[in-house]
Amino acid sequence: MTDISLLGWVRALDADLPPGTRPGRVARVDRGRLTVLTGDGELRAHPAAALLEGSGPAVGDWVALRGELAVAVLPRRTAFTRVVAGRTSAEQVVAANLDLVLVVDALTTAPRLRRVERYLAVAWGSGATPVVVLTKADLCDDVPGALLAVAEDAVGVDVVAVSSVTGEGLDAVRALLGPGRTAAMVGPSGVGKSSLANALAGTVVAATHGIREADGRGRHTTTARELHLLPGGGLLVDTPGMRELGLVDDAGVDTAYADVTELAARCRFRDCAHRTEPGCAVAAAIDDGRLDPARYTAWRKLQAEAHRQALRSDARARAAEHARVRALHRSYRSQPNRGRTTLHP
Ligand SMILES: Nc1nc2c(ncn2[C@@H]2O[C@H](COP(=O)(O)OP(=O)(O)OP(=O)(O)O)[C@@H](O)[C@H]2O)c(=O)[nH]1
Ligand SMILES: [Zn+2]
Repeated sequence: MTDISLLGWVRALDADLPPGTRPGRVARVDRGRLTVLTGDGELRAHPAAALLEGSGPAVGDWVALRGELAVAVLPRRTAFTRVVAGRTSAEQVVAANLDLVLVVDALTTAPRLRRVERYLAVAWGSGATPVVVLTKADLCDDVPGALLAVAEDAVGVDVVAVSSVTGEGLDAVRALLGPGRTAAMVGPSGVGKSSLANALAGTVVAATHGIREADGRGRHTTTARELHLLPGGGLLVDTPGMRELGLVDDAGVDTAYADVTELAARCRFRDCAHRTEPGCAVAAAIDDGRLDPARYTAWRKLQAEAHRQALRSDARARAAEHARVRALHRSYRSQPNRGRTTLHP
């Protein structure tokens, strides 16, 4: 028996469960089948047909189980989404109900602040709280300096340095996670996400580059699950889809750049372009060194990207709506006696 609260607790869980069902948390989705963690172990389940109309259950979702059938997906607290390519494609939920997003970068170079900011914007957009994890601390001569540089840029975000080799900092990450809390990692390839997952799990749950190179046999096939229960509490979602995420909308940009947004709100003109306008609070902050111009430029770029993305999803939503109506017409035409009266009441 697992205490169900160790699988991550959704406060409204009981209220949301249909009668006669029990809760389970989706650890893995493959070819439509679910691996679900429940109070009495792991089981394989099928999603009910009705659940597949949307994007279907995602890793981290709570589902209501009736036997081996998942009959409902419980309301999500947070969701990491990405846009799926295709004609009428919508957003796909990559991981649900995350509490934390570990924004991972390596200390092998000076902190790449612009990149961290971008990931922070994506993370804030999901509804989860980001934490910056700087890996490979054992390879860095000035860990305090790097921590300070990131902390000064990412105000209000916890920043920790870790080494999967020496174990330094792992306890700090565990403490942030805590029992029943769910985290996922985002960050570019090679920064040490798999190594961190393995170090936190205390066993090989993800293939690292090192291992792959050493035996050359694709140990990545040993990755059994995507939602890992960590010893000492905490859950770690490690899905390939989590790792490289684009910006879906601007929900997180304003939070990641709260300082810049705040300045912009103080410009004399509402539609200030922050170029040559009199009374521009942004320009003033850049002039007297309170705002790094590179940070400002990065904000502009991300805003523009989020805007383009929003236009694209509008277009996608329209296309999906048109396809839905066309399908409706087709199905009415195939029922000659009913279609006409329903379409033209
Ligand atoms: N010295 C040192 N090397 C590390 C550390 N963490 C990871 N590495 C090495 O960095 C390389 C990449 O690590 P991975 O864990 O595979 O990186 P990843 O972020 O999972 O990469 P992808 O799977 O491509 O996303 C491997 O050779 C690791 O052995 C660390 O803390 N210290
Ligand atoms: Zn301005």
